[in-house]
Parts: sequence; structure tokens; C-alpha cells
Amino acid sequence: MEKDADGFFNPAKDAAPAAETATESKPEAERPKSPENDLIKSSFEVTVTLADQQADPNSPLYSAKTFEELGLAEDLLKGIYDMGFSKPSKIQERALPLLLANPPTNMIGQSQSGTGKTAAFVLTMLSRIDYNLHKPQAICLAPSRELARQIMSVVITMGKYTSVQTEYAIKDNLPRDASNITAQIIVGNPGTMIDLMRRKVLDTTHVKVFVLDEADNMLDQDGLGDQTLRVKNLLPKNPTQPIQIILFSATFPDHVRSFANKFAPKANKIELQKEELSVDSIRQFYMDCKNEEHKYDILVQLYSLLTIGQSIIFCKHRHTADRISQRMTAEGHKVASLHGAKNANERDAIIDRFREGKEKVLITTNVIARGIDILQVNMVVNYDLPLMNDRGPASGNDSRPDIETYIHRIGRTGRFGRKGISINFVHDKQTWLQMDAIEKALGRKIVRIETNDLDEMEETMKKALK
Ligand SMILES: Nc1ncnc2c1ncn2[C@@H]1O[C@H](COP(=O)(O)OP(=O)(O)OP(=O)(O)O)[C@@H](O)[C@H]1O
Repeated sequence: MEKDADGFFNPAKDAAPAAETATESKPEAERPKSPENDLIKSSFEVTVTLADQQADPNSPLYSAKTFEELGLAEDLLKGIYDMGFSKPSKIQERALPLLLANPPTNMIGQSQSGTGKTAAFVLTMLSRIDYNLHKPQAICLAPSRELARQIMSVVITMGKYTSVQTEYAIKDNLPRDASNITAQIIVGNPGTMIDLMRRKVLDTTHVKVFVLDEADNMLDQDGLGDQTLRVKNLLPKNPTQPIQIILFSATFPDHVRSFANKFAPKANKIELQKEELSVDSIRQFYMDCKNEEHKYDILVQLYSLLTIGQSIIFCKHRHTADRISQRMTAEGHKVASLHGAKNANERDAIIDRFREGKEKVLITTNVIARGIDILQVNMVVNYDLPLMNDRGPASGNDSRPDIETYIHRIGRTGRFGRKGISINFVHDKQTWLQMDAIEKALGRKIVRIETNDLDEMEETMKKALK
């Protein structure tokens, strides 16, 4: 049975690059005045400020080098430029030369959400495989099916000038009678990967790169640690040519870091300081709600703001996500809900519609807290704050906030230098204290927004997105 970041242990909870909004080139006076127009304008400004940020040595998007100087093959450079990348980000500039050097060396790489880690490991996989050998050579694991599908779309887009062949190892995506995978890069979730390896559908003899995205989650004993270790143990051990192990995440809490060091021995390391964990471009707010029911009222009041761009609402339980979405839909609002109790086809259809902008508000659980990259998302709401006890039974009744999950959740906005806002709903002393602990841990102010003055609320939020 597959256990993804989807609450296998606790049935009540849960644990393809997006097209960017079109750049507006019309003069200001010709543009229609509407909330959407503000968003289009802000995406125009994004392209301008991106160049500024990539030239600022203090920005995580900065690099002194060009992609040409990083030792990438010509067909990969073409793929990168086709995606609209002009300069590497800091993590790409620092990690790629280390990842591509020979003999291959393990890597434990950390960089803030939305700063381009995917390209670093995807380019490594695409650089290391032998295109004439039709056998699995690079394996990449991610915690959710949505993230595995997204990574795959980056592999395919970046590798479009190569002859790379790819295959999924996610539930319900491979024909049942498949007997021999000949693809070179396999992306998936650990449960399905183990199944394919055990049944010898996936021959691991030629694997030379093993990547864990969201590595702290993939290695956490509360999460997918056991399964990930089983995948590793099913890989061949050749002391003369060990497999290159690559771990990436925006967070590496101490208890996972020591395990990561054993999992990827003698690794090159790129680490963040505690105060660097979240990006500056995400402005954090909170709203004082009177009680649980008032949270719903406030969310409904926020609807027009949530739909200026796109937004993701995080809840603790699947049933909360469903209940809010049913209620809002019945009241005439257009929202979708996504969580691990839905079947594979439904999940794929919901996230695809959201990516395409067909739905603007997605109500979900921790299932998509990590990795999901949708540039138009400019607002994240923590309807329920993430807590340690959401992680699974090993965390017992631990009601402390889950700082890592908070960082990943708010990181669904503010991607690659874009502006974004996050709003936490607090409704009693305990939730207020939990939020206070998050503020202290991250060393960043979480600003109060008035809930009974709609105009002021709108003003504050629009200003934050400017
Ligand atoms: N060098 C670049 N130039 C322009 N855009 C880039 C560059 N590198 C990555 N991007 C874009 O930035 C966005 C964020 O990248 P990515 O999803 O890899 O972030 P990440 O660091 O993996 O974030 P997370 O920690 O949330 O998983 C993507 O839309 C990606 O296409």
C-alpha cells in the first residue's frame, strides 16, 4: 500500500510547470481598471524586479555566473532557455558544479522555497544518464503524486532537446502488465517504487543517481523514512562506483539532518542559517477570529481577494477541506478541494484545473504543502495552523506548531522572487500562542489584519502584493 505524505497513519488527516500570467505591455491608460488588472500589472513588474533580484548578491536568486559557465550540455542549455530562464539562481550556481563534477559526490542541498532546486537535480539527472542505454539510471522520489507529476514535467520540458525516456512510479500510472521499464529517469513515490523494484519491473542494476526531493520529509521517521530507506536498500551496492545520492529541501530540521548525513555519506553540503529559512517576498499576516465558526465567515469575506490571483487554503483535516468547499460552493463561490482521500484520477484533474487557472481557490491539506509550484498563487491561508501532531502517531499529542510544514505551506506563494502573502487564522489563546511560536522561530513579524473592517483588510493586502 502506498504511503505518501497523505496521512496513511491517520485517516482523518492528510499530509508540470505553470504557465505564467501573460505579461502586460499596454500603457497604463489603456488597461481596463479591474482587480485582475492589478495582478497582470504585478506580473509585469515581476519580470522587471526578477532581473534586479538576480543582480543582488544578497538575494537567493543571485548568481555571478551564466548557465554556460556551469558545464551543461548544449541540448540542456537550449531546454533551459526555452523555459525562459536567463541566469541561474544561487542554489543552481553553487550546486550544479558540485553535482556534475567527477567522481560523482553526494549532495545535501538546502535553499528557500521557490528558488529553483528542481532544476539543479533535474539537470544532474539529465546530465548523468547514458542516452544510448535503455535502462533505469536515475531515480527521483517525492512525497506526493502531485509533486512527482510536477517534477516529471520539468524533466520532460528541460530535456526536450534530448532523447530522454521517462517513466512514473506513482500509483495507478503504469499499465498493470508492465514487465520491464526501459526508461532512463523514473520519478515517483516510494511505495510504488518499492513495488516495481521488488517485482523486478524496474531493474536497478544501472542506477547511478538517486534523488530525494523534500528530503527531510522523505527521511523523517514520522513520514516516509522507512519506505525511502527500503528503496535505497534495493539499489545495488558497488563500492567502486557508488550511486550519487542527492538530497534537496528548503528545511532540514536537526533530527533529520543527522540521518541525512548517514543516508548520503561524505556529501557536499549547502546549508541555510535559521534566519534565512523563509523568503522576504512572502508577507505574513494573521487574523483574529472569534471562534471556529467565525473562521469560515472570514474566509467567505476574503473570497474576492482570494480570487484576484490564486490561493491555497490549508486545513488540518480532509473533512474540513470538503466541508468548507461544499459550503462555499452551495453559497455560489467557485472553489475546489484536494486531499488524499480522493482517487488518483480526481487528484490529477483537480490539480491540473488549478494549474490552468480554471479554479482560483484550492482548499486542501498538507498533501500539497511541499514543492507545488504554481506561479499565480499569491495568497496562502492557514485556516488551521500546522501542528506536530498532524504528522502521525509518533508525534502523539504534540500540539506545538510544525515550523517546517509552515515554511513549506507559505512557500506555495512568493515563487522565484514574486510577491505573496500568507494569512494565519487564529481563534483562541492556544492558536495565538502557536502562531507566536512560529513568529519567534522564524524571526519574522506576522502582522495583524483587522477582520471587522473589510476596506482596511483589502487595502493592507493589496499593499503587500504591490
Ligand atoms: N534560473 C531560473 N530563472 C528563472 N526561473 C527559474 C529559474 N530556476 C527556477 N525557476 C522557476 O522558479 C520556480 C521555482 O522553482 P522550483 O519549483 O524548482 O523551486 P524549489 O526551490 O524546488 O521550491 P520548493 O522548496 O517549494 O520545492 C519554478 O517556476 C521554476 O521554473
